[in-house]
Amino acid sequence: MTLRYDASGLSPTIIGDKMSVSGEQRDALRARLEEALGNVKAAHERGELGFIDCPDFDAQEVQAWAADKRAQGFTDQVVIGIGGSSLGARAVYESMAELPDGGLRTHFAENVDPVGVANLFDGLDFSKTLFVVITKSGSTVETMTKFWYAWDRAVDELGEDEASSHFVAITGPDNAGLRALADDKGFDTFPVPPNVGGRFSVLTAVGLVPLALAGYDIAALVDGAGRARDVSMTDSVDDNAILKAAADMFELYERGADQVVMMAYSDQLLAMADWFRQLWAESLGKAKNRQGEEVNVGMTPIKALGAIDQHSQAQLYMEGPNDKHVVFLEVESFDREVTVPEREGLPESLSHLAGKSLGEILNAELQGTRRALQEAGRPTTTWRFDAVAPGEIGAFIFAWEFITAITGELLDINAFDQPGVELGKKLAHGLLGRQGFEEWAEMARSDEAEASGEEIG
Ligand SMILES: O=P(O)(O)OC[C@H]1O[C@](O)(CO)[C@@H](O)[C@@H]1O
Repeated sequence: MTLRYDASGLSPTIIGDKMSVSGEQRDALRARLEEALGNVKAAHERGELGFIDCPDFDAQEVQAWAADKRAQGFTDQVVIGIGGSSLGARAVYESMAELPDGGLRTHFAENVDPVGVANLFDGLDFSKTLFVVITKSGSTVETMTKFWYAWDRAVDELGEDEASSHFVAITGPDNAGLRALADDKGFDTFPVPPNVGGRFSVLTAVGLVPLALAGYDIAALVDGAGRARDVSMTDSVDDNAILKAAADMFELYERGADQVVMMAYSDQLLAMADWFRQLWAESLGKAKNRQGEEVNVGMTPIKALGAIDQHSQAQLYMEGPNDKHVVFLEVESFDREVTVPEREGLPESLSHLAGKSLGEILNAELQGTRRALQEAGRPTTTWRFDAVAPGEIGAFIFAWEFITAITGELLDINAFDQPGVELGKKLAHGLLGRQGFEEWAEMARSDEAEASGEEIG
């Protein structure tokens, strides 16, 4: 099957297959796409959708601050956050082939699993560890409990004065939780812009501060995001590969592909699928449309790793219900290579593998799987990276944020709230608090009804 290439100059290149959305279908969608783009631009002009401004972030200032911090003898950082306050930084961090010289080894303390937390903290040298605490709301249970534990241990190990120089807080500008504590204790702080939702915030201090501490080239990251923004804001649908990608996501959903499998053929890109899962699920899984009508829309995002999941999931993708759109992440040129030795003695049936690089083998596996899916009538899209480099990662991040916003418009829902998560959070607080559970649940439900989804979490 022939592939359709988008010639927008965007890198990574977005490649749809012929079976996904045809030219005629896109023509039919064209007016809706133009309207969606117009709505997104208008919201941005009103001061909403702050993620669109993220490529303008002043990377130099944060890089200078991080270089100064690194020069103070820290070797490790523990990033304490969850959801949008962790997944983006972790995805970018894990995309690095190796830690740059002088970069801080980074540990992501996301869960409140006692064994994971105890093991992590027992292995730390507190005198050389920086704790970067990230929460937009300043009150997330998982983050604030681990922060308080870290603070307590650091005070015991280092004394309160020294401990305060080991903490950095990245939080909403005026919340009463972490912000108030950080001001009181004298931590370095960075703001999370109020008009950038948590899951859209990796290109703010939320992601860029820990990444700069790890020695990542955040200037190249935001530059790449800027290139994707240029394409995203292009009015002509034909020249806008990102609008076309959104059209594919939406059209395929309408045709029954309500599951999106992001299948990375690169260990370095696997955590990008974790980041994508939150972005896609929290933004687009909604009960009501903008008119308040019950619609229950959403596409379930699934993460997969090639070639491993060929030996685990591919059977289902090939022959199970035709409800999946597989989005492949492909890498042309890997940061390191390993070659199958040409030493004599490999069985004849495997001799064609001698001398091949593992990158070549991985990509052949991707091509085989994609072709097989296409021949079975299953839609696919490929995001092809020349290399896993900061500029391409930045473009990938911005492009998916924008696709999410446009898809939200096409679905006629608010892609920027998360009312469904809020009730569970409140109930958990209630269970741990002084109120009886039922009494708290009653209060939480009525709060939730009042808040009814205008929140940018
Ligand atoms: O940054 P915060 O406020 O700690 O929130 C963490 C995450 O919790 C949520 O509000 C709900 O999962 C996400 O939207 C957010 O990214």
